[in-house]
Amino acid sequence: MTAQILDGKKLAKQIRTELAEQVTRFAAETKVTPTLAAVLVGDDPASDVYVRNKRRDCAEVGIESILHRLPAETSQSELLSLIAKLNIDSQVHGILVQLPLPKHINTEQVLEAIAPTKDVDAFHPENVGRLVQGRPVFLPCTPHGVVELLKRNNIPIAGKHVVVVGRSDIVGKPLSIMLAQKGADATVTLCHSRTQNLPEVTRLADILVVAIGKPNFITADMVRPGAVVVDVGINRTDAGLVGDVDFDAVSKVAGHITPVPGGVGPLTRVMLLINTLSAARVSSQHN
Ligand SMILES: Nc1nc2c(c(=O)[nH]1)N[C@@H](CN(C=O)c1ccc(C(=O)N[C@@H](CCC(=O)O)C(=O)O)cc1)CN2
Repeated sequence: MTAQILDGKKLAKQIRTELAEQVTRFAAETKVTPTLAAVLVGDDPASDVYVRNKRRDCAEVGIESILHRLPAETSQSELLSLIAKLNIDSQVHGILVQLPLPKHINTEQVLEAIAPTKDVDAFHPENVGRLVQGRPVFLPCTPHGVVELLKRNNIPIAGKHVVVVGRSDIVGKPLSIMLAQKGADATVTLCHSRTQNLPEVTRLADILVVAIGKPNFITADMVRPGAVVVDVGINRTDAGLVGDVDFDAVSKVAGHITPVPGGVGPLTRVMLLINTLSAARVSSQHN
């Protein structure tokens, strides 16, 4: 068996085309250009690439983006005061603080300082709480990207057993919640570093989602033949960019598989655009 590739790059392009039309219509109706403020602290090369790509995506669909690049030595209070300014700036609809932040910065405090109505990453505790209660304003970008990738490829989720490997605040935890909600209706198992007999559990998955940041961790023997395998990992190795799944081996067993690069990553970026447009819509309804 050779798995069918779930092409995130192509799908992201298609969604950006749809979004560009929606942004044009919104701007014509409201005379407002949706605007994203991107905050980049320090000089992490990967973060630099991600923010550049996010800004390029914004430009492609007609969203304005403003970059606030701060030196690595920026203090907690300097960063908090920039966020406070962005919170009350009526020209800014979405605020993105690129992670990871330098070690001396308290990330939780920074994310909590972002106004929930401008929190286009959906990391603020209020937005996490809303997600858990099934009444989200914004959906977190990577989990939303995973769900959209499955839906738009006509992969059924309801009633399926989804095994999520990795319990991060950004991916594993929110994704498990989204998939178990009414409407998605999956049965979800959330695995982590202390899970016993992991291969036995992953082999039960109809859909296996992996987000642990360990290159080629998921091997062919951990996958049920015909399963859908979604690789959220992005690991920079001597052999280049690889996911958490041993792609060559697992694609011989799985029914569907996402590549790295070109799988979930491009959809993460597209979901940020969707949230920024949605933040601008909410703001224009209140003004
Ligand atoms: N504020 C945030 N910080 C971080 C997030 C996030 O969602 N919000 N997630 C990750 C990084 N990330 C988004 O910022 C991200 C990572 C990778 C990609 C992507 O498009 N990957 C490409 C490969 C790109 C490359 O060459 O490195 C792919 O998979 O095809 C998009 C977004 C941590 N920080």
